[in-house]
Amino acid sequence: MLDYRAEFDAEVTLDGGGELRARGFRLNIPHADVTESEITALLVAALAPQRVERAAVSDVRIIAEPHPPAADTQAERVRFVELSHVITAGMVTAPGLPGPEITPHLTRLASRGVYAPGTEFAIDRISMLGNTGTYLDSPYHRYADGADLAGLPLEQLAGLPAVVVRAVGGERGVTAEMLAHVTVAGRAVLLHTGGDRRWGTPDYGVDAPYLTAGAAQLLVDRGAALVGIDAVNIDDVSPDAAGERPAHTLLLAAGIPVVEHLTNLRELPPLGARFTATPPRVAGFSAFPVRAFATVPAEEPEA
Ligand SMILES: N[C@@H](CC(=O)c1ccccc1NC=O)C(=O)O
Repeated sequence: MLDYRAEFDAEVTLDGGGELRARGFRLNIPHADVTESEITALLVAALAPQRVERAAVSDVRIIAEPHPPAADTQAERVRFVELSHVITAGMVTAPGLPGPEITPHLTRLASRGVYAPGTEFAIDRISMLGNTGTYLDSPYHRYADGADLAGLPLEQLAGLPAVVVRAVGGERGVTAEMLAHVTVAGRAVLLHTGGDRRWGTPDYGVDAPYLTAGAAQLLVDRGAALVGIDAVNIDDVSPDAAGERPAHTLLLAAGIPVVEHLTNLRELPPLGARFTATPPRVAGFSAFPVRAFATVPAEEPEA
């Protein structure tokens, strides 16, 4: 099998003003006999969402290459990074709140009486707060008329381009100043505070890192898609905060889901990862554990 690419020069006038001139631009093409107008159409599509007023290509050269084996395709060249804590019976997510109870509904032993000889199952029951382990808060967590877990579209939860903000070892609060030069529009903004180092210890909830009200407002104003933190709460939960929750209040009012208790954010590059945290679609429910993870482009294999 051969793959075909076109290499060409191009002159493009954009709808909103401005011009692009390209030399040696390359595009994948469906077959070896594409016409210049087909290449022009492919170029216009590749430039979306920019709208093109006029485009012309010249000096077209067709390149044929052997089709790469399946394991080598773009889609497969990613590395997965685990960003969630393990949930175990009785564990403490937030000190002072009850941990999950995990019990059998049907044991393997008891199931032998239900199924054919040699066929057995375990059916398990869990009783827990929605805010257990690494979880996602829907707008409904804060607002009775906000989207609940069943109402969040996958576009807000899966495959989001991520930007990782390093805030390890400084002040507890992540401030608007620290985000001033970060491009957040349409991105999962992941706050790497190092708060997860104390996960599972009595100190996890004490003087923990958080997002300030000003920073939350900046993320709303600039259109962040989702906000995550590797700490006990996106808000300051110390006595100083007197029960106020400005980050939840602002982000969830804007329909921006919040993920708390992330871990392992140090493994992510500042840009280039894609973030996923999908809860089950429980109607009338506000928060639920997620398998939060990122995919990162894998390093090219050595030549
Ligand atoms: N978002 C609410 C509730 C909350 O954080 C929460 C509720 C139940 C169990 C654990 C919680 N927080 C941290 O794990 C708050 O900020 O207090």
